[in-house]
Amino acid sequence: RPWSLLSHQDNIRETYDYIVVGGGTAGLTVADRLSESGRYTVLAVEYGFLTKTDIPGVPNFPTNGYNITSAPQRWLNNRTFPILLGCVVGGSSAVNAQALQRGTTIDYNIWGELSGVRNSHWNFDTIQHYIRKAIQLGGPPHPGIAAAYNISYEPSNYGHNTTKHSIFATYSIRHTPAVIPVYNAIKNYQGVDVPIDGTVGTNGLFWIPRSMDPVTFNRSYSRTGHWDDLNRKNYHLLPGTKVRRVVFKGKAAHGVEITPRLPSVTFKGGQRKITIKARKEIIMAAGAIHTPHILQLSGVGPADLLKKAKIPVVVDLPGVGANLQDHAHHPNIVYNWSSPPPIPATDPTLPPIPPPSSPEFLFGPGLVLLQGLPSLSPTRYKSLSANLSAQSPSMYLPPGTHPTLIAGYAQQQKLYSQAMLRKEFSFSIAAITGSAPTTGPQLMHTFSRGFVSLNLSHPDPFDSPPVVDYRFGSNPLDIDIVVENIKYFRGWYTSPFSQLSRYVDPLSESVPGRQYDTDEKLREWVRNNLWPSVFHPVGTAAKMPRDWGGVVDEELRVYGVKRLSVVDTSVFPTLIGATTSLTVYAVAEKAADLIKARA
Ligand SMILES: Cc1cc2nc3c(=O)[nH]c(=O)nc-3n(C[C@H](O)[C@H](O)[C@H](O)COP(=O)(O)OP(=O)(O)OC[C@H]3O[C@@H](n4cnc5c(N)ncnc54)[C@H](O)[C@@H]3O)c2cc1C
Repeated sequence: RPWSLLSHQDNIRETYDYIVVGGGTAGLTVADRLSESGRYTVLAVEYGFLTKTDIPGVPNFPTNGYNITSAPQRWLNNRTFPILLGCVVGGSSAVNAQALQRGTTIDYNIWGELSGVRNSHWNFDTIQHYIRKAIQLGGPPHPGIAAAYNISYEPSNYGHNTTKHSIFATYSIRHTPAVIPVYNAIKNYQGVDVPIDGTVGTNGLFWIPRSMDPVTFNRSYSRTGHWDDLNRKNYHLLPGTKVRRVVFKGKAAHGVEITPRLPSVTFKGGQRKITIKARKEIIMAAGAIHTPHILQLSGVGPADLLKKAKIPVVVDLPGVGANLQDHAHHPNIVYNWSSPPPIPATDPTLPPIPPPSSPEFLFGPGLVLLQGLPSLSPTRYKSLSANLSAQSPSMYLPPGTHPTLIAGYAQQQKLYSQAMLRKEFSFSIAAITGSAPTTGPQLMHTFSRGFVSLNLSHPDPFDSPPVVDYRFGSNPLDIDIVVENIKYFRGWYTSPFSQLSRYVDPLSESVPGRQYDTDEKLREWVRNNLWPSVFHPVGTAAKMPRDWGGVVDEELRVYGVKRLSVVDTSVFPTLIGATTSLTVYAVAEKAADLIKARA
């Protein structure tokens, strides 16, 4: 093993310059950047083990994932849901579906507006800058496939560093001619734009790359990009180890208390728990579910909650664990072809379709459609926006919510009610395959706000996973918009204005089913079928002003304490209309620069 990979019996240093809590997507990125100059010593502590998950796909649950179940979801007929998160070196980047997408201009500019300062350095342009640092265009589309499938892309929105230590965006070489007629039909449907790709700040119909190695087509993730083969003297990784809490001296984060994951394992000298100190900073990168949980266990969180758990309060920060958001998903809408669209002959000069057992077979061509409300619901989007503007914020947050959180939510409602009027604020993403008339659009922005909290009903909150409550549907506008999405996609398949309807049997809808023929019936179907998460949790240690319920400032430092920062998806104040991994790599790159600048 590389000698910088520690076991519990090794000589772990007593003190490092930086300790990174969580060796996942953001954690390994930051640890790499802080250690690369050789000036600083860095320890990354990861609860998961070092298991290779390089073969693509969404592998290895539950082995490499957490076993957490959500609280019963009151507005979804009390159903509970599994919470999938990577629990392995590489974190969720080691188990995810590898879709690489970024948000639109408005997504990141909203983060700037939610900073409460003029000229925030959190905006679309800065995130684009850091995406170029974080993500290299490893494999552009094959020219023949690009021509046959109308795949265009903007190379200047990626980095072009070809060293092994990078995250690579690679286009699939698995092509399916059946998608071509579907693509051609959809691009002519009402409201559908066709931008060059999804990197330019707008949405529409385009092809996406995956985080894949351009040569082997294996998974490209934070472990391969930011850990493998670095073997730096000043960068230690300790897997299989839980950070129980951050330890404070006064208001300054001083160290972390850690314990081996396996009950039979001890540190040198037979101890089960030790504290490692940080000279400069402790950096939270345990993800949007565990970062707020560890902060709460450390005395950083809502004082009333901490007192109930008998945890001494270091700082009363009501926003820790609040503001939870995730993309939502429901079963595919399903029709049958009346007669499938004619499939064009395959150009014999294109690369052959890879064998099903190969990594490059796994992902199809990656065609997606992302759309805003004016396209999805041309007749209702203005009234939906007016409904949001008219809402009283406290009605949609848990009873007794702290006034700062209500103020922050009011700001989000104000910005969202304006953003909803814009086409490039995506409310749905649909993946398009062409093999059958079916699609499962995901909801990309939500108005409901959930929370992550200590489990007060467990005798020892340190030994229990957190309570995770998405509270999806607590703001009924979310369910209204899912219903609008379903109606839009029904039209996609069956409306006389849609070229797809020539091939689809309109009477064949089996999901949701033709009996769901009113908005009220569709709302009930959604309450019975929707999943409130596609494993993209964000927002639980939000970068917002403290008097808007924020947890970290513009430089990602936790309010009210010293030498403690957060760099993972917890800091996103609001969801982006895209999958989350590419953006968290960029946020981590920016965080590393901020941390180095104050070193
Ligand atoms: C099944 C699945 C599919 C997904 N598909 C996609 C996709 O196709 N495209 C996309 O862009 N995004 C996808 N995502 C989301 C994306 O991967 C995540 O948003 C992103 O990786 C989160 O990064 P993070 O650094 O915030 O957290 P993570 O990468 O989850 O890292 C957190 C790390 O902290 C560790 N940790 C937690 N608690 C402790 C503790 N107490 N002590 C020590 N270590 C701890 C965890 O084990 C983990 O390794 C998917 C996620 C999942 C789970």
